[in-house]
Amino acid sequence: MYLHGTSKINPKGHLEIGGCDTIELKQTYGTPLYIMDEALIRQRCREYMEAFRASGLPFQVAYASKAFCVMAMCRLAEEEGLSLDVVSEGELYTALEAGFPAQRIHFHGNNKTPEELEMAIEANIGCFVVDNFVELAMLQALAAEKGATVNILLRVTPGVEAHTHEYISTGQTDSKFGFDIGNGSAFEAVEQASQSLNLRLLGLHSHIGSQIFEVEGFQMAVERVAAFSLQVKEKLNVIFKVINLGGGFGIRYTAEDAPLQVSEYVKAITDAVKSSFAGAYPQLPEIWVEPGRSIVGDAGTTLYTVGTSKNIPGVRKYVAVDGGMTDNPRPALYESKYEGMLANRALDAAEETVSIAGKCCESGDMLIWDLELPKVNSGDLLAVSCTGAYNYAMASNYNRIRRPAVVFVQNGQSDLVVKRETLQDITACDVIPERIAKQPSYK
Ligand SMILES: Cc1ncc(COP(=O)(O)O)c(C=O)c1O
Ligand SMILES: N[C@@H](CCCC[NH3+])C(=O)O
Repeated sequence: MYLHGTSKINPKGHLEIGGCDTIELKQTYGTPLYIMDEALIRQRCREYMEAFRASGLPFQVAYASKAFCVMAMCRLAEEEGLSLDVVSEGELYTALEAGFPAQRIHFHGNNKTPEELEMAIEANIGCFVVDNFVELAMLQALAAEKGATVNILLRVTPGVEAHTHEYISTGQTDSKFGFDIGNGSAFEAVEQASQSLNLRLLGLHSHIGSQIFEVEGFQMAVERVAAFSLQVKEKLNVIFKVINLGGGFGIRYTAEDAPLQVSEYVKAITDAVKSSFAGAYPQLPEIWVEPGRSIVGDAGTTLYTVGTSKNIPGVRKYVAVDGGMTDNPRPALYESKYEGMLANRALDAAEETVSIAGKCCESGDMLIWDLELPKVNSGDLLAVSCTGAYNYAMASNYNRIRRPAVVFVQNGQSDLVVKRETLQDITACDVIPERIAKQPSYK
């Protein structure tokens, strides 16, 4: 397993993260446990901030909280000077409860409810990323009703659909997100928005996908957004102050992944903005980005305890851990690959190839196929790296399995940031209707 950030093998042969021995973390918090390397999260935040400062352009780096949204993470993003992207009342509530400055919050989503829009207007957030005509009209009406004027960006689909290893320059009309540039709806949206009295149109937003390794897709998106911006300037005399280029910067999960440095992504984008807008715009627009995965992904490690195993001679050996698709649905959803190691016997030589299964009643509940490990025993500790993004965030209670705790580790100190769910939490929202509760078998 590749050792990210502060992860290392200590002299006892144990995996150590943030100066904390994972054996001790298991004793204190139990497993499964999400361990977040705080220094690495901060380092990633700083890499973004420094790369943008170096570009000389005005900017905002908004952490895409969907990747991992808990109050401690909101605080950390705030401390590092980032803004915050939220996509639901739940994420907005988390941010506000954590004391995140509302003016640095951007609200995304393709189906924000009237209640969500009202909550965000009342909180006086910094910007709404408007996705469609229904929302545009609704936001104008709600803002007018409250006597507010709100900042907006229009989400556009620039006709660049980026995949991990390829991009296709067409087909974006068929996307649930945003106003299409190609079919004229983006232009119409700019016209409408710029005439809406309670909306202050700051600019455009474009997000081309996630876990992207090549810069060409981002550059192409900048070029198309710039060409559209120039068209808008000529025809409507509207000049955008802000161009938001979304997130999507890829990270290393396994040796198959070859991400660029944060500084390389940022340079490619800012250079593209400089060359695409130069001359045509009175001053270069402010550039916003929304990285999620690349801020928290490689800072996360999940620690499991090995339970049962099943050997099928000549076929494979399954080794089951005390978590699985409930704490990491990505292998089941996307066939994502992960690396793992025995955290309690990190120096032992590999002896067998095993496949790591979860504990759910699903054949697809597999975390890692064909992992080389020392001879595995019940009670061993398995660490899976790079689980910081879209793991806790997408965790579920399937099979009524409790969601794990999350700890931040740094400088030899561990701090709980999310408590492990209790059995009482599992039934907390259940209600037994009176007529059923009356039946004699009920306690
Ligand atoms: C609009 C928007 N912004 C930002 C992100 C964050 O993307 P990532 O975690 O790949 O950086 C996403 C998710 O893909 C998104 O949909
Ligand atoms: N949840 C996805 C990424 C979606 C990003 C949000 N638009 C993942 O785990 O990779």
